[in-house]
Amino acid sequence: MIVLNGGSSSGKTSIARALQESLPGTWLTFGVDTFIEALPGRGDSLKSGISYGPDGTVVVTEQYKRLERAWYSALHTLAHSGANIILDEVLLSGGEGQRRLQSAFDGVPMLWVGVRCDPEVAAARECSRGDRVPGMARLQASRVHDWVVYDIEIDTTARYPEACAQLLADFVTSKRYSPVETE
Ligand SMILES: Nc1ncnc2c1ncn2[C@@H]1O[C@H](COP(=O)(O)OP(=O)(O)OP(=O)(O)O)[C@@H](O)[C@H]1O
Repeated sequence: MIVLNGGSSSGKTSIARALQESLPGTWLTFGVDTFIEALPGRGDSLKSGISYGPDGTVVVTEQYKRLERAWYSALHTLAHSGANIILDEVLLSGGEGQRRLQSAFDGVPMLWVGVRCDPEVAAARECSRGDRVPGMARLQASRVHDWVVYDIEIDTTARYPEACAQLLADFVTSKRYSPVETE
């Protein structure tokens, strides 16, 4: 399993999609967006358990956390059944979130990737995409990395997703790290 962690609009999903093309073998990609998409109102309903403050802060309910644990448990089964997974995450609580994921995916080899982007550049991307709460990109840019330990970090500020993915694919297929059997 490859975990991409970075703030909103840092470029994780774009890298995940490019990485699927660059890596040997077939990889599935899921992430917090996949989970939110499955919630009532695609996350835009009081019943979804996720809400956003005017400054881009994200608040989740206990019910959201319970469902998220169930979601990770399903992904754990998928990974254990032999699927190669790229997980696209925003660890709002930094290192604590990393420990939570490590325990949810106990026994699954994990490669941790920090996806960084200059906060101003991420904010500009956020503004032009228009489907995100303004402020999240700047707010999350550095704090999601607090106390997270990575195998490799990538800066997308001035690098296209395909180039980032190639760097990662080279790292994964090099002798330095092999999270799963590749074809
Ligand atoms: N390396 C890059 N260079 C320029 N633009 C990029 C780059 N990566 C992503 N973008 C653009 O930034 C926007 C957000 O990208 P993407 O969805 O990959 O980010 P994300 O980190 O997955 O965001 P979120 O966590 O909010 O889902 C998109 O419009 C995308 O085209």
